[in-house]
Amino acid sequence: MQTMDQTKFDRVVVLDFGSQYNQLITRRIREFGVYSELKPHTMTPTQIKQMGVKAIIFSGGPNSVYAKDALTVDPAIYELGLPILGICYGMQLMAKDLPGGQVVPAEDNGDYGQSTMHIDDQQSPLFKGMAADQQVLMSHGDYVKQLPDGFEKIGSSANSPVAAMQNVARGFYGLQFHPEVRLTEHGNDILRHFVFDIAGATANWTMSDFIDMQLAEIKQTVGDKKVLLGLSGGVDSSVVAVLLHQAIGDQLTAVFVDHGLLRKDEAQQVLDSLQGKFGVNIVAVDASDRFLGKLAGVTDPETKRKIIGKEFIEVFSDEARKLDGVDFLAQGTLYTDVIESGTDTAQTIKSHHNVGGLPEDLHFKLIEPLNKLFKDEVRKLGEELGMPHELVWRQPFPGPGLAIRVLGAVTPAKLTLVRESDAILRAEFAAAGLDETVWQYFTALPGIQSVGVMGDGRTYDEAIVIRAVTSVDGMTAEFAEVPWTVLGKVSARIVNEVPGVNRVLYDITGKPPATIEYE
Ligand SMILES: Nc1ncnc2c1ncn2[C@@H]1O[C@H](COP(=O)(O)OP(=O)(O)OP(=O)(O)O)[C@@H](O)[C@H]1O
Ligand SMILES: O=c1[nH]c(=O)c2[nH+]cn([C@@H]3O[C@H](COP(=O)(O)O)[C@@H](O)[C@H]3O)c2[nH]1
Ligand SMILES: NC(=O)CC[C@H](N)C(=O)O
Ligand SMILES: [Mg+2]
Repeated sequence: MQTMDQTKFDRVVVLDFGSQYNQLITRRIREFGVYSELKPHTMTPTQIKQMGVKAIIFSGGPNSVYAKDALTVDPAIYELGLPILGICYGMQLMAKDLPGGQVVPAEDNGDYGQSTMHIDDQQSPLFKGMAADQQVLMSHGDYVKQLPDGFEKIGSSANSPVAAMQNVARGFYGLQFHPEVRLTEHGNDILRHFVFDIAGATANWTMSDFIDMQLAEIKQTVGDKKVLLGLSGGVDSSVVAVLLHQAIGDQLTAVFVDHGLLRKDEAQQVLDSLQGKFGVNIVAVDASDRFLGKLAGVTDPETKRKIIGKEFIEVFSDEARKLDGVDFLAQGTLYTDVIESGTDTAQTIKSHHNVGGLPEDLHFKLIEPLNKLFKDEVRKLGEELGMPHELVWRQPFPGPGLAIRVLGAVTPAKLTLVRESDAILRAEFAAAGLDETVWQYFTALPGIQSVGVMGDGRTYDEAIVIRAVTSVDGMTAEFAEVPWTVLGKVSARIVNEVPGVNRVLYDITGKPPATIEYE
């Protein structure tokens, strides 16, 4: 049976074969105004039919289609009469599944990186209106050697004889490259052609539909139980607070934890700005001693993150006991937190405290309405919910706080150096208007001591590093080109006003290869 939401707007389902980029596919399609969701490759044809989708996309994936445990689809999916776009592994899977097709490993090294695709058929519905050559991102070791029956080759590149293929009559298309990444020059146009021209979808989905879906789902999941929300004052958890309050009213209690790792005056500012707003009941907990005690002497970054994740849960559990009947813990987890913490197929980059840092025996059921979204989508959602501009555009601040900006062991004295220098940086960036354009900026203590000369005397003190980046969603970032005059002023103030610091550095690495934070 279809619910109202399922028929109210068009949708495209992306079946997940484990690519790092698979959520990007859904996100690009949502940007077109068409709802898109990532689903397991094990979805049955009946389930797909019930979802009322306009088209199916098979994502890329790390396996070879001929590997023993290769991920597959129910072949009846090909008989649904729906258009299918296979991307990379997805195209190879189609070639293997459909009669006549053949996939083989590349004789040499495969094809990784940007390359030029030549369009063989400029009349193809996927490529219409495009120049004959374009840059695409390839990332594969296997290739399609034989086209399946009824298919024709529509694109090729030096290392990929079949860079694209189609069977127009059946609405089946395959791309060996990744249209969802920016490194593919016209990737967005190709996806648009598939979604609108080939699948005939209409752009009839907006963030307000997402809100309706989430409200309905939250009500159904929670019933008459209570929910405790970890509220940090950041945009993600504040958006969740507003959503939950709309869905379940007083069954929600928000807990703000001061773990002793917050920025200067942050605890007070968060409470001033959120207490009494949005109708949400907020409990503030001072847990500084607990967190700092557990972190004492710990130097390994991942161990620090796990300790913090576990301690958060202990604090939430203590608060839940006082309330009685709390079954659910809500968090403002984003897709970035999930993928970086590692999944069944993606490697762990760092354990975000709210995902990879959670203890194994979690006694709560989780509610994470934003865990498929990226930061910029959450900001759109916040605006749609009518939340204040300053809150929606507040720069991100990681849950583990200053603990991951003091490299190695955390001590109150080191926290003071970061806290004071960060307050100076933020004041000067705001004065220069940079807080509106730089995505995230902060100081960190790398733990480098060096020689200086101050007032004719020798010093042997700490260095402070300034990190300032531009980004859209935190998945990738570039160092910000901040005017030297601003950096000079920040440096002079830090060295003069923060005792124990005699040197200030500016970080000029992007992500990748670095990450935004230091641990
Ligand atoms: N000090 C805190 N007290 C309670 N919960 C917290 C705290 N810090 C983080 N959390 C929880 O962890 C989640 C993830 O933190 P994260 O910093 O990614 O999100 P945020 O603080 O809501 O938004 P932002 O990324 O803009 O800072 C939060 O959404 C919140 O649920
Ligand atoms: O809530 C969070 N819990 C964490 O454990 C965490 N680690 C990093 N971040 C934030 O995520 C974004 C990407 O950070 P990285 O490039 O350092 O991975 C940046 O905006 C970081 O500030 C975190 N947020
Ligand atoms: N990125 C992909 O989907 C790669 C598909 C397959 N693992 C190959 O190497 O060819
Ligand atoms: Mg935060």
